[in-house]
Amino acid sequence: MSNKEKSVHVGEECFQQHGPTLMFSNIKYCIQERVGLLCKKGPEKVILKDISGILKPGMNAIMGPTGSGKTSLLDVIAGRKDPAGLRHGTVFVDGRPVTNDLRLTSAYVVQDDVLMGTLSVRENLLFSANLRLDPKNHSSADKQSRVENILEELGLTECANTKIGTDFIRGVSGGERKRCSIGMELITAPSLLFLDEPTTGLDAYTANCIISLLHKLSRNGKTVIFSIHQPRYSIFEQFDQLTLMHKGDVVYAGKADKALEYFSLLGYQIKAFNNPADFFLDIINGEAESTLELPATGKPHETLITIVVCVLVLLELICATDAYTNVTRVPGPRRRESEREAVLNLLRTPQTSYAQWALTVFFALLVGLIYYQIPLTLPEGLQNRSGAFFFLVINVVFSNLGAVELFIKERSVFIHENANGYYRTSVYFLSKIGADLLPNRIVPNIFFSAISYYMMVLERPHARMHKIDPFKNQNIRLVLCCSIQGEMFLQGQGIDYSRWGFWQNQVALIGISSVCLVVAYIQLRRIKRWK
Ligand SMILES: Nc1ncnc2c1ncn2[C@@H]1O[C@H](COP(=O)(O)OP(=O)(O)OP(=O)(O)O)[C@@H](O)[C@H]1O
Repeated sequence: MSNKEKSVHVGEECFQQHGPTLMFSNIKYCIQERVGLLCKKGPEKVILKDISGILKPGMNAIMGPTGSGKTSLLDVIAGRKDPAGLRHGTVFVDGRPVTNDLRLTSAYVVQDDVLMGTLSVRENLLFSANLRLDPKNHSSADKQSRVENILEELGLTECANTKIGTDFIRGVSGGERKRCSIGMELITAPSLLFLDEPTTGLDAYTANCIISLLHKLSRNGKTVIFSIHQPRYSIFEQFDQLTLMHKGDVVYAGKADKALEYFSLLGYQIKAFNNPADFFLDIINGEAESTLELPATGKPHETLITIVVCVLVLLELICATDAYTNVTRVPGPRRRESEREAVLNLLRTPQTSYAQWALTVFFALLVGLIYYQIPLTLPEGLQNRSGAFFFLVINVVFSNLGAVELFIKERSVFIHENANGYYRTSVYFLSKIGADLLPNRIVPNIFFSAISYYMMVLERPHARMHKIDPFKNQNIRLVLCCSIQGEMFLQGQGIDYSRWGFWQNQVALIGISSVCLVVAYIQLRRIKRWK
């Protein structure tokens, strides 16, 4: 029976693809530690020690104590770990060595959910659909129906219109948030799903719901691979394959329901009513007693696994099946669509803009009141103007300091979405700049300047001289007087008040801004996408 025939049809296109089999063989992964203030190269730390294994369609759990290398293994298999650290080893998908494409053909749900807090659950899913589904093959109605199907499948219909939540808005619950993160990845109908500790931070019931959901997906043919820390029994019994890790080594790799039998052969007996998952961790941590000892290598199945890997690879090469093509290819990012959506969504963070606008108006009124209708008499006319200009310039500088953290705040979102093929770096950069520049930088400054300008009556002298108003004669005289003094004052300060003197500042400002933007873009491109 072919893979396609094996796929289970449940009425949803997103759950039809049959998952691939993954094999990893002799993976050795090291990290270069940095020491001292100058970050000199320290000793190399081996975090995965020549490990091998097979992960099949179904529920594949990677379990182990903290720091055992679960996430590292998951990342290496999923192609998310910096390849510079990979000393040797290969990952095969349906018998073929993986390429960079795996990142785009599979789904990866990170531990800390990266969702847009100001958008609702439905809007987040639609965002993913619009950015990741090729408009040539998927109409708007198609995308919409796919989103509705996923909402229903993940039990999110009731909270579909609830916002995810931010620091300011109370949003959906932790479980709903996690399910939404999974839904974001299911949009592309991937047959291979990676999840990094999907139950961390959730209560026992919600954790069970998430695992049951993954179990349901796996029963529809998907290969679900996830790292997990210490599951309760009702969760453990849903695992098909278990990879037990300890200090970068694989202690057990095989069927989850055969693990107890395996350890009992090694002399470990589980006590009545004990949770097998806890029992395995006790063994790994040396807290369980055995009449025998664990194999010295700690990798009881390694030889067998290596043989199976080699046989499967050979079989694949001989048969040259097209199984790998069953992994759904996520289309590449489409610039125009991405740009439109990114701008739209970035503009939908009104809370920060509202707060900024309100503050701007408040400070404009404050400065305007302090320097209300600056007199044209000397010396207070001159002194007040100097003070007012100082306030205006300082406000513009400080109100724009927020731009510094523009890309820092969303670093993890950008890395996740960029790595998953939502959009290109240039699209994100231009959208972010465009969406931030107008509502958060230009508009507030126009408001600020306009309000304070008219409250202070900083009108240019010649503008008033145009007015044919006999009652303003006195003012004109004072304006002229002040204007002459003003020029003298500027001369005294060494400020060039000629036309070019004015424009050279604008040119310098544009130059500095352009250089900063180019540097920011280069830095954004240089951000490590690897973990
Ligand atoms: N980029 C890195 N830099 C430094 N150390 C790292 C890096 N990646 C992994 N490690 C180290 O490798 C070891 C395994 O880390 P990993 O995150 O894979 O463990 P884990 O089993 O997933 O742990 P946890 O359950 O706490 O998330 C740890 O000792 C960790 O400190």
